[in-house]
Amino acid sequence: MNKLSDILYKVSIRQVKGDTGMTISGLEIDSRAVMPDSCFVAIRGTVADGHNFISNAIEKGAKAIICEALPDELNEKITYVAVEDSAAALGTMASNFYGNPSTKIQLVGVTGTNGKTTVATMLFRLFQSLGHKCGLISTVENRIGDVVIPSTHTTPDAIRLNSLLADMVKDGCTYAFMEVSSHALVQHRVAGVKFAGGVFTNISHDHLDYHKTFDAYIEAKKLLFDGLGSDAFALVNVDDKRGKIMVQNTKASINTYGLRQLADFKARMISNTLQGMELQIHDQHVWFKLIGRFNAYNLLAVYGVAVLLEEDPTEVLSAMSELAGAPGRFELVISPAGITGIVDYAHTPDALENVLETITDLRTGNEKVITVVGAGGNRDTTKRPEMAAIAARFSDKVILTSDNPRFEDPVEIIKDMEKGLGPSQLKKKVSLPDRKEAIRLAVNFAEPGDIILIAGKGHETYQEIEGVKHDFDDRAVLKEMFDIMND
Ligand SMILES: CC(=O)N[C@H]1[C@@H](OP(=O)(O)OP(=O)(O)OC[C@H]2O[C@@H](n3ccc(=O)[nH]c3=O)[C@H](O)[C@@H]2O)O[C@H](CO)[C@@H](O)[C@@H]1O[C@H](C)C(=O)N[C@@H](C)C(=O)N[C@H](CCC(=O)O)C(=O)O
Ligand SMILES: Nc1ncnc2c1ncn2[C@@H]1O[C@H](COP(=O)(O)OP(=O)(O)OP(=O)(O)O)[C@@H](O)[C@H]1O
Ligand SMILES: N[C@H](CCC[C@H](N)C(=O)O)C(=O)O
Ligand SMILES: [Mg+2]
Repeated sequence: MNKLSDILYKVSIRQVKGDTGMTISGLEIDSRAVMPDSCFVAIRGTVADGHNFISNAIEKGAKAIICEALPDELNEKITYVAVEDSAAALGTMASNFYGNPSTKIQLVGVTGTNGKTTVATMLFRLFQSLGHKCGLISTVENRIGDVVIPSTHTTPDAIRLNSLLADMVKDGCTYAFMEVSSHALVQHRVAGVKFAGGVFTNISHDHLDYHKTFDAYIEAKKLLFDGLGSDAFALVNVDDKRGKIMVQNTKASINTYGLRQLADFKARMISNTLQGMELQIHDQHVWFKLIGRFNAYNLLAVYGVAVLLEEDPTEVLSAMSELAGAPGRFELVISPAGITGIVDYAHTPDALENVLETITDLRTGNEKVITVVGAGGNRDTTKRPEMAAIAARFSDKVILTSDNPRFEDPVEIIKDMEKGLGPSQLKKKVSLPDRKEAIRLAVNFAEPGDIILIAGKGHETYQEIEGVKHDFDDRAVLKEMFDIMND
């Protein structure tokens, strides 16, 4: 139980009707999940308007309502508080409700189009291995020390986020690493959260269905840095041309990393193989288990954060050389016959290009590259032809298939992808909407030594078709096909 007036601390209030001295049992943004004596926060969403569900919330037992405009008819037993922006107010309220947990833990947020999960997961594993109890909030999973809590979003809503952070604090975590998506920044999911540091990995074409323009998408990512305090650090990839823009208005101390430009944390790639890579970081040569140039950036970001959090650089590099990548990110599945399978979460043109460039760099002879790729339904459609074109440019054979079709027709999604292919590229393309059959075909095409890339779903263990999540795991399907081939 918490006093409403305490929870409203630092919220900019326009109007109050009723008593704010009452205690409330919890906060809720979904009228369908309202518990007795709770406070319902009405948010204008992308599909619905929470203000239309205020009476439902009251029927389910809400005692207080936070909204942007008071309803025409007021219930005398209920306290109504009108605020400027309910979503922003929710962030502050959720932080207050859970005892401002982000002020009691060193929290680092990672934003960028690609690399968030990889960097956050590696930071979590690194700091655990250095002896700190840590929390992780990511696309793949949330963690409090060794306890795994399933994840539904890359960045959870403000209530879930603060509740998770409070559990981390209660369980003795001293550090937490989280992904901060552009959706979360725009929707104020991290409003009121105190970050010890923020990391920018890179920005490229994605989510334009939501943000509409690339400039708006850049502005969304920048919000993380605009919100950092003067005691925080910002760490940005200077090789990305938007790195500097991210920190234009930040109060935080600015730090940079990169492979090309002058940077505070700079590395040189010495070798890059299917077994791992060697980097020279300042004057130290270190071997890492991760593969590919883009992972050199991820490793540098992790190293930079650790040093900025005052860990010993030598100890950090030695622990980092033991670290594996995040699940479903360039995950290898090798067949008994010697075919290299790579399962990767590349679901944007930039990520796909990076992964395929890496594979091209790793080719040693005449081995073929066979790529199986689709694009998600009810998501940015402009990336579809681009992804097909990239797949065709770098591969000897391309199998266009379904990702998560959601509520779209898989055949239509594949048609959108095919639009990116020229006549010569069409010759190496096969379209097969059934993802399992597509993987089977790739394995049938492959000969020992060849490389099969299965892109787009990485760690996902389901395929979402018309609102139903069916069991599906690219890694398991690929293993199954390799085994069948070997029988
Ligand atoms: C497009 C989007 O981001 N939507 C998120 C948003 O929901 P919304 O604005 O669409 O909500 P809405 O359906 O319009 O409803 C508005 C309000 O009315 C309430 N409502 C609605 C119906 C009802 O009967 N009663 C009721 O109270 C809803 O609970 C909500 O508070 O706010 C919700 C609560 O925080 C999120 O769960 C929801 O995520 C949806 C499920 C989603 O798919 N989001 C994806 C796109 C997303 O957020 N992805 C990023 C990662 C992107 C990346 O790859 O980088 C992420 O952080 O996961
Ligand atoms: N630093 C990077 N630069 C470019 N591509 C990367 C980078 N790191 C990873 N990738 C590619 O992008 C894919 C997604 O990586 P990761 O899951 O770490 O990113 P993310 O930002 O968490 O993505 P999401 O927004 O979907 O959660 C990887 O599978 C890999 O192909
Ligand atoms: N966070 C991303 C993940 C996309 C993963 C891909 N497999 C797809 O389903 O499109 C999104 O929701 O857009
Ligand atoms: Mg992620």
